[in-house]
Amino acid sequence: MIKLQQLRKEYRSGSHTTHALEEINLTIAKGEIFGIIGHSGAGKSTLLRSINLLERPTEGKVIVDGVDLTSLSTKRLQEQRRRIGMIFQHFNLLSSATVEENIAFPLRLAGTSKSAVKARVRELLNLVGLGEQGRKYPAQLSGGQKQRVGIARALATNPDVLLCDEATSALDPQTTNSILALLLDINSKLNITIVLITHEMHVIRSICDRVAVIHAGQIVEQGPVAEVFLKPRHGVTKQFIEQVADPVELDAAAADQTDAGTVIQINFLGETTYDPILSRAVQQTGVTFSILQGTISRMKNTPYGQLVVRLQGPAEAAEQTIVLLRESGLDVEVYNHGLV
Ligand SMILES: Nc1ncnc2c1ncn2[C@@H]1O[C@H](COP(=O)(O)OP(=O)(O)OP(=O)(O)O)[C@@H](O)[C@H]1O
Repeated sequence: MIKLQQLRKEYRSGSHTTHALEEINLTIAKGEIFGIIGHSGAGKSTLLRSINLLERPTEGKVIVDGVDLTSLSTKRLQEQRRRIGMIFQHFNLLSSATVEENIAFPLRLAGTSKSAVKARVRELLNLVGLGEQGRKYPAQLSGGQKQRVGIARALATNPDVLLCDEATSALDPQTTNSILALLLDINSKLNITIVLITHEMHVIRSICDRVAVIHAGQIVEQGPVAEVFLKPRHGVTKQFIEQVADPVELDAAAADQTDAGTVIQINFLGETTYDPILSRAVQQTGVTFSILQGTISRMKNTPYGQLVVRLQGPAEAAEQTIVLLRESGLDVEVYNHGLV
């Protein structure tokens, strides 16, 4: 478990002070994928790099598995850092070393024997899907392959935590998805805690369990991704969600029909997305419905969706249908009450 308590970070240069982090309190559970999202300059990198003390906070505690890293001697801190791997936007590979040598590097530093290094490197190459690329140099690899080397190197010493610093920001969308799939796979196989920073909501929606939104050095919102995603409170969160929102745009012609009934939007989340709740409700109340718009998407493993329908029938029956839908746990917004 990672606990950041009352973290503050100031950068001073001459008479100027930048307050990069203010009163950060975060708890990240073992085995979860935790995303931190924010605009440029919000403090994401400073926050991530505080977790392994690449940035030493001005105030506050960084507790990883019960150990307060801020209180350790240099030697003890080095030992603890082996339990925290890190990957970077621009991969940070040694260009004059082969893929195998890059992955072996942290093992050599840790004094691992030659034969154990060889076996471990083979294992890691297979884990990240680079079985045949070990003798190549970074310049001979694609961006996605370079990031796979970065991931293998970060995992070499079997860390409990993997920090990802904008790990997919330099990659195209397809390669981004393959790296996200790899991180998800590693998280479930190794139960490693993953903390990532990004400015892309797509990354958060695809693989994170929980998210914190950082703005001007402060956490302005945090919670399970589905909760934050479907009920954002802060303006910055809303901006990020717009990046990936499936716009619910009504077909104007359909919405304008003269026999307009009650137009409602039903928001689904989780397994109820696939339940026949609407058809059960209309059977009970006797209204008919026509579909105006609908989408289903996924947040990590959670399905969610929206359906816009027009209910037609007596007004009380339409009202009763809405009550039944809400009683079944669905979120219903009423667009208009037209003539029935
Ligand atoms: N070494 C430094 N010295 C002085 N100021 C710094 C230093 N590193 C970061 N800052 C400042 O701290 C603030 C937070 O920077 P940080 O790099 O953490 O933001 P970020 O959200 O990661 O941004 P980006 O997405 O652009 O990398 C910014 O105002 C930045 O200019």
